[in-house]
Amino acid sequence: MSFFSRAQSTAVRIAKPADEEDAVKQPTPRKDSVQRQCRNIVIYGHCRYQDKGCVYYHPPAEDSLPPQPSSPSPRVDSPAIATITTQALNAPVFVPKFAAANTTTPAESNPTSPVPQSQNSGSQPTTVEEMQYQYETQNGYQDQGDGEYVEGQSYEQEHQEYGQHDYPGYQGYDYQVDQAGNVLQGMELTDPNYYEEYHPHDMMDASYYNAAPVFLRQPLNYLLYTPFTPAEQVRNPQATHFVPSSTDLRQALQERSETARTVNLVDLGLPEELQGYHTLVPIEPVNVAAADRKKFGNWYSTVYRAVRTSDGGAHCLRKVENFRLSHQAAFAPIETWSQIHHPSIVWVREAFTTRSFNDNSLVVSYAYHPNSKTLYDAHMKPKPLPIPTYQQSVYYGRHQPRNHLSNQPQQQWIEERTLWSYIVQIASAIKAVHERGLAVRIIDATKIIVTGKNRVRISSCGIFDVLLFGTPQPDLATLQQEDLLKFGRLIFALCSGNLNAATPANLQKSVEAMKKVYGVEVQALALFLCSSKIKKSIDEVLDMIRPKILQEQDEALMATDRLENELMGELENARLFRLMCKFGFINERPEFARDARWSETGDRYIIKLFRDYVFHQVDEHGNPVLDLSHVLTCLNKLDAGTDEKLMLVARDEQSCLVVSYKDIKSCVSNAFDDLVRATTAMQSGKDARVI
Ligand SMILES: Nc1ncnc2c1ncn2[C@@H]1O[C@H](COP(=O)(O)OP(=O)(O)OP(=O)(O)O)[C@@H](O)[C@H]1O
Repeated sequence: MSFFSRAQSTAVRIAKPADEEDAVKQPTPRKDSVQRQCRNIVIYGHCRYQDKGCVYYHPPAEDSLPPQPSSPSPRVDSPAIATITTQALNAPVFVPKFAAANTTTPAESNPTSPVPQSQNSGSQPTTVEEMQYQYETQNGYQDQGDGEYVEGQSYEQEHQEYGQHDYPGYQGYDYQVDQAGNVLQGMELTDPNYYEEYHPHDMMDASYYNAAPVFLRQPLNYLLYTPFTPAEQVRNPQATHFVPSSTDLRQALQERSETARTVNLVDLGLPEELQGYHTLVPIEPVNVAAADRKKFGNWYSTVYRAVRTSDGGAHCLRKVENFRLSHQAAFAPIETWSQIHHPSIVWVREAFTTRSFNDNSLVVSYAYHPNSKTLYDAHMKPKPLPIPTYQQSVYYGRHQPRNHLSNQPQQQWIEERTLWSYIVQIASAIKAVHERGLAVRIIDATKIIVTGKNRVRISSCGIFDVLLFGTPQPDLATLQQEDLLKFGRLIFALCSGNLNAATPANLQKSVEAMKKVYGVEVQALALFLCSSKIKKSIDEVLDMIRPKILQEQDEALMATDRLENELMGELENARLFRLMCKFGFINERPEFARDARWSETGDRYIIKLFRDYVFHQVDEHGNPVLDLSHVLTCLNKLDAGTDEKLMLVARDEQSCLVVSYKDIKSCVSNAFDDLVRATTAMQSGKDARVI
């Protein structure tokens, strides 16, 4: 079998599988003990009892070196081994039930198929069991009927005899272990090309290329590996304007995922079910003193995250307290808003009224963007100074007044590049809304959220259309002019860090401050938008910022390339899952449950033992060990096919094998290829015989 032939194994004897057909292998009569070589000679090189009654054969001095066992398979330097084909070393013949009945493929018709077991009854063993059996029978072992092989004279008896010798270096020496190890080493193939010859392709490729001209896409293609995009083809592997570096991107996505799964630790008295939503979690602080609460127009509002029952997705619910719906038609604009899908507008989903909060509330549901911040929080909110270290405290305590350490409002300047990005995105959102015959109505630093690197979205759209329904309102053109005015005020606020920067009292000061930091285009745009005398349109605004729009488009396309590349890197995330699938396909197939050759021998037996090693470890008290890192480590090593060795122990703990991950990978490959060949043969209507 290929596995044993390649292993640099120190394996001990392999227990004969219980259900092996004993009838096939008739043990040779036990040799007479007088003719058998004394084990003292084998082990120690001499026998102290040679002339004192030891009944075993003692060869002359020149022959007394421990002989190589009469291996069923010649050593690597033997000419015979060079002629052993990979097929001959492969696992025993397996014929699937569905194919065995009506198909017989001659071995020569399929060069990859090993010779059937029945044809291997000659001197050349082809399976682990045959090799082991042949070796053991040649060395005088006989089957006791329970799967264990013992010598005519019990090992314990002989051990007692040898135990009289005091050789500390050989304490615990196991003759059988050593002999079996010799056999395995004798079967070792040292030809470096052997492995490649045997597996010219990757284990999945092998079945692909070996298969007859059948080009089925399933399931094989899903198991092929996807190559990485060469780095030189990726224009910008580092952070781009819209996409952070890979590490930061992963971190941000991880944090978003975590945030989206947070739950309330204390009972906040929120309704358990709310018109098809459940698991409400407030996104902003609740139980704030009434004096500290900011109003949303004339109303108080609270933002929650909730799970929608119909799709299981997280949504953002804005509840407006104490709102009494005057007419059902007030919800009509929400219908229009829900049809606007724009990258810079938080998607409006639906609106409803409820009494679940023990009042009359309006609730508008939006798409949820975890870990988003308002523009105000991100860029304008005064940030407290970092807490000084002890040394800093001492230094400042001596050299500067103590109030230096207090939280002073820190003016934050948005980078001009980022500012233009925000301007372009918001202008684009306004354009989309105005084109739909609506007005945004709320363009404010506290209602525009930053959802990613340099990405903003206008939130709370549609809500004023419902709240102000039925009240006297300006016409649409006026509302759209107000949008542009609010847009101008927002630019001033962002440039000066002051929400009231565009009020008549502050305007001159704000313009001066803006001049110092930002280019004239920003100033010209802001002043244009804030001038109430000129009738403006969003198209004029877009004309003014056309060069910046092109720059944004380039950045957006670059972001697409970057994200595609990131996605490419994630394609192989399913590596271990595919490996697990293969184990699932191979291990304990019910249709082969009675076929000992499938599950208890050859490659499949190794895979089964490896499965036990990975998943069924127990501690010294026999308790299951559920160590995910052990599982991941093992599977990764197996996937890579490392040369590292591990010891597999049979379930009866009577035998063990030392094998490398590379060997096990080859076993998995062989077993899986067998299944694939059977599958493709069956699907193509061809001969379905495998192996
Ligand atoms: N669609 C959304 N997805 C995720 N979080 C959101 C969404 N909309 C708003 N938020 C977040 O909810 C929180 C509260 O939003 P809100 O609009 O009330 O801002 P605010 O800072 O509380 O404003 P105000 O001070 O006017 O109340 C903010 O942190 C905001 O980032």
